[in-house]
Amino acid sequence: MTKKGVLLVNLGTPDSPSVKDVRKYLDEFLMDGRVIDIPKFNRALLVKGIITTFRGPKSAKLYEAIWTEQGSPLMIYSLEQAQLLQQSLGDEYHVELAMRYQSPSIKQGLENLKAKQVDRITVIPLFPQYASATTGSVIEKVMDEVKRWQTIPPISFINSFHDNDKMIQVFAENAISQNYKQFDHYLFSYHGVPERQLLKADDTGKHCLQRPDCCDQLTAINKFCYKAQCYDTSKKIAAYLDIKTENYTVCFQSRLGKAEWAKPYSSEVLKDLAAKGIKKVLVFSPAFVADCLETIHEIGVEYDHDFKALGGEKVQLVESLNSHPLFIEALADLTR
Ligand SMILES: C=CC1=C(C)c2cc3[nH]c(cc4nc(cc5[nH]c(cc1n2)c(C)c5CCC(=O)O)C(CCC(=O)O)=C4C)c(C)c3C=C
Ligand SMILES: [Fe+2]
Ligand SMILES: [Fe+2]
Repeated sequence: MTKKGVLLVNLGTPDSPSVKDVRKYLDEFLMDGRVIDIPKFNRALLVKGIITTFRGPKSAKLYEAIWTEQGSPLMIYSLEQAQLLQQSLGDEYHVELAMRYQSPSIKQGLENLKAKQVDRITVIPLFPQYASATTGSVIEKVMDEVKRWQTIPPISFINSFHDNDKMIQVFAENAISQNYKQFDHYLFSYHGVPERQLLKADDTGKHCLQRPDCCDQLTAINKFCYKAQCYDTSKKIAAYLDIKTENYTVCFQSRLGKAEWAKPYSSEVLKDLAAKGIKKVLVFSPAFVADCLETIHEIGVEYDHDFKALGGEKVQLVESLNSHPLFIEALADLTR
């Protein structure tokens, strides 16, 4: 029986939390021209001269704090997702997991699918909202690999799944399990991107960042805009849980460097909420399909610590999609 191939691709994580491995990871990740989109010479100066030197040891400490006996949480959940998807799809399919950076590589994943003689390949970048730095980069890398093949099979790419009903339901159900009604305010905190990248993605040149609320509605003009897709995901989760507009804020975290990134910044929103006397904040992080450094540590540890220092009581993270059976169904639906 011929099989259909599926390549699940997440971002990647260091091989270990050692400074050496974290530097190697940061170097490959941040030298990607879709992640730090400045001329290559300047990017090399910035990444090799400053970021990996100074950020390497700092990031290594953070990774050390979240590392488990089985390894990095992002890797553990990604392997589980691939294994469960394989079970769900059955023998008709062959599922491979790859990481955009470090291992297992996209090249190896594609070679494995080729060795299985699959008659078509579906690539699912594991990022619900499209960004050039993530989904765009995965698509580019896959095309770059297969361009060397003599026979290129039919390949399809999932470009985004920001509005996938099952994905929305898992975030909402996880919040219900965490007794979400006890919280005073809700954040939808997405990984940020530089504003420069939002502007570059606006083909009209007349829409994004022209007004503060430019992308809070998803329309024909901004349908591929990362920020617009983030607002759309948030609205759908809030609607499922009946959270009123005034009780939630969409915001952006994990800024790197001095440039302007997508706003408002999550850390600033938390300061404002503390100043208003808000005590308990529940944080959804729907840019990620699995808990990782940016959810477990940045939200669950750092934001919680900083918010308490400002007089708040707690910041709590809603568990990510991880290996939830409904998310595996969502991946199976996307494949089919
Ligand atoms: C939603 C997906 C992501 C986008 C968009 C994104 C953009 C982006 N990220 C950086 C810099 C860093 N990101 C780091 C970690 C990290 N980023 C994502 C996802 C997106 N990044 C994930 C899933 C992770 C966690 C990986 C893990 O191992 O758990 C890091 C490293 C950690 C740290 O030092 O904070 C950096 C650096 C840039 C510049 C960028 C630009 C568009
Ligand atoms: Fe990132
Ligand atoms: Fe936009």
